[in-house]
Amino acid sequence: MYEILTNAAARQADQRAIAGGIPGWELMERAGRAVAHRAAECAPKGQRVAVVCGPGNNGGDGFVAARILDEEGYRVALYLLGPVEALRGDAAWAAGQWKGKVNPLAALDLTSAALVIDALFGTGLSRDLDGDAAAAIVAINAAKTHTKLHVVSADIPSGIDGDSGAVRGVAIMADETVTFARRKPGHLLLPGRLNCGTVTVAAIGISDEIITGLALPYAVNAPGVWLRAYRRPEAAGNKYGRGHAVAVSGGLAATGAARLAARAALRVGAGLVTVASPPAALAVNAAHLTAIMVRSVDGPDGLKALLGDARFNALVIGPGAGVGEATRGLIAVASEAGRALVVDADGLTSFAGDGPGGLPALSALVRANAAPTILTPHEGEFSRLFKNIPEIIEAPSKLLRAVAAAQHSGAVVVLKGADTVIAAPDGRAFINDNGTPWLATAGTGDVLAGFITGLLAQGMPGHEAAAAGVWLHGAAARALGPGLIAEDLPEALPGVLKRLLEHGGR
Ligand SMILES: NC(=O)C1=CN([C@@H]2O[C@H](COP(=O)(O)OP(=O)(O)OC[C@H]3O[C@@H](n4cnc5c(N)ncnc54)[C@H](OP(=O)(O)O)[C@@H]3O)[C@@H](O)[C@H]2O)[C@@H](O)CC1
Ligand SMILES: Nc1ncnc2c1ncn2[C@@H]1O[C@H](COP(=O)(O)OP(=O)(O)O)[C@@H](O)[C@H]1O
Ligand SMILES: [K+]
Repeated sequence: MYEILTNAAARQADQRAIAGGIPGWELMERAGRAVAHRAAECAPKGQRVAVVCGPGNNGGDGFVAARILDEEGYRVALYLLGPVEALRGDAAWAAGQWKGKVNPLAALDLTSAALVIDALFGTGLSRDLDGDAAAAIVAINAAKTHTKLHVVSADIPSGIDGDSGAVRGVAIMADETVTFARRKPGHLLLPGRLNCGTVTVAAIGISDEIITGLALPYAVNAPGVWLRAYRRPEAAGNKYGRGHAVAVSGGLAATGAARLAARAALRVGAGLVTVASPPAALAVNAAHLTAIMVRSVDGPDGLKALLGDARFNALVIGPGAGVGEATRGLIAVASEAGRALVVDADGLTSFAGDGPGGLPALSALVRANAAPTILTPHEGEFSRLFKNIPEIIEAPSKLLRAVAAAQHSGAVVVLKGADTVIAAPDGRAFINDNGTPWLATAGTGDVLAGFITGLLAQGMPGHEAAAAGVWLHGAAARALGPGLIAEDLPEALPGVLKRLLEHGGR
C-alpha cells in the first residue's frame, strides 16, 4: 500500500481494472459506497447530508454516495455543478440511479446539515476554481468553522491538485478523505495534506497486480520500502563490521553540529564514529565526547591523510563547516576517496555560487564517486544550490523538484520540510509523512544528517539509507513529543529501533 498514484497513473489503474473485466460503473459504485460508509461512521442516521457533485466522474462517486446514504436513512440533498444532461459515461449512469432531486450548486444550503460529501473534483481538476464551485467551497469551509459540520471528500479535497498538493484557487478543508486504490501525491505534499483530514484508502477492485504492473516510481516513506535493506547486527558480528562514520567538525565556535551528527550516527548503529576536528577545536570536541572518538584533521590535506585508512567509510560534511573553498575542498577529498558522503548545511551552500566552484563542480564530484552521495537541503539551501536550473526550480511540485535535482546532480536528494521528499537519481522518490512540527528547532537537521551517515556506514544503499534516516528521525520526534530538542533525538532512537525491528515500527 506504499505506492503513490499520480493523477495519470490513477487513470491508468482504472483503465487496466476495466480492461481486466470490472466495468467502470462498478468501480464507481465501489468508490461511492466506500465514501458513503466512511461518512456514515461520522454522523448518525436521520441527519441532513449535503452532497456536492462536479461534472466528471468524481461527481459520479457523489451520486452513488448520495443514493446509499439515502437508502441508509439519511436526509440527503444533492447539488450538481452544471446540468445533469452534460454528465457522461459512468457519471451519467450514477446520476441515472439517483431518484432524488438534483439541485443547482448555486442553491447549496448547509442549514442544519451534519455532513457534506465533497465530490466536486478529483484527479481531473485541470485549472483554478472560480464561479459556483469556488463559492460552494468557501461556504462549506466557512460553515465548518462555526458548526459541527463534518466534511468527507471523495478521492481528494476538491481544489487540491492531486499531483502537487497545490490549492487551485480555493480548496475544501476535509475531516476525512476516502481515496481509491492508493494515495496520490496531493495527500502527502503540503499544503494538500493539511486539507485532507484523515485519509482512508478504499480498495475498489484495483488489484495489487495492476499496481505492480504500473511500476510506479513514487511511494510513501515507510519501513516497508527500505527495511529489507537495513542491516541488522549479526549474532557473531563485531563493531568493525558495522562501519566507521566520520563527522567533520567546524572551527572552534561551531563544533556542536558535528557532534550532534556524530551522536546520531552512533545511535543508529555505526560500529565506530569519529569527529574529525580542526586542531584549534580539538580540545573543545574532546571535552564533549566519550564513546565517540576525536581526531585532529587539518583541512583537506588532513582529511586526505585520515582517509588513507579505508575503514573510515562514510562521512558527513557541512554542519557548522562554514561556507567556502575550505569546505568545498573537504567534500572533494571525501568524494575522490570514494566514500559514502552526506553533504548538508554549509556544505551545500559552499557550492551555491555561480563560479567554477558551483553546482557543476558538486555534480562532477558526485558522479565520479562510486559510493553514494546524499544532499540534505532545506528549501532555502535547495533554492540557493539549484537556482540556475529552471527545470528544477520551476518543476510543478516539491516531488518533481526533488526528482529533477537528483537526476541533475546524480545524488540522492533529501528535500526537507514537513513533507520531506527523498529522491534518487534513477527517478524514484519517497514522500515522508511521519514528521512533527516539533522538529522545527535548531540542530535537528544535523541529527538527520548523522542518522543517514550512520546507516551508510553500515552499508545501506544511498536511497534507502536516506529514507530510513528521515523516517527514524520522524519516529524519534513522535516518540518524544512536545518540547523535543535536537539532542533528544538520538537518545529516543533505541525505543524506535526496538519497535521497528520487533514489530515493524508499529
Ligand atoms: N472509471 C474511473 O475512471 C473511476 C474514477 N473515479 C473517480 O473519478 C474521478 C476522476 O474523474 P474525472 O477524470 O472525470 O475527473 P473529475 O475530477 O471528476 O473532474 C473532471 C471534470 O471537472 C471539470 N473541471 C476540471 N477542473 C475544473 C475547474 N477548475 N472548474 C470547473 N470544472 C473543472 C472537467 O471539465 P473540463 O476540464 O473537461 O472542461 C471535467 O468535467 C476520480 O477522482 C475518482 O473520484 C472513481 O469513480 C473510480 C472509477
Ligand atoms: N513542520 C515540520 N514538520 C515536520 N518536520 C519538520 C518541520 N519543520 C522542520 N522539520 C524537519 O526538521 C529538520 C530541520 O532541519 P534544518 O532545517 O536543516 O535545521 P537545522 O539546520 O537547524 O538543523 C528537517 O529534517 C525537517 O524536515
Ligand atoms: K473531491
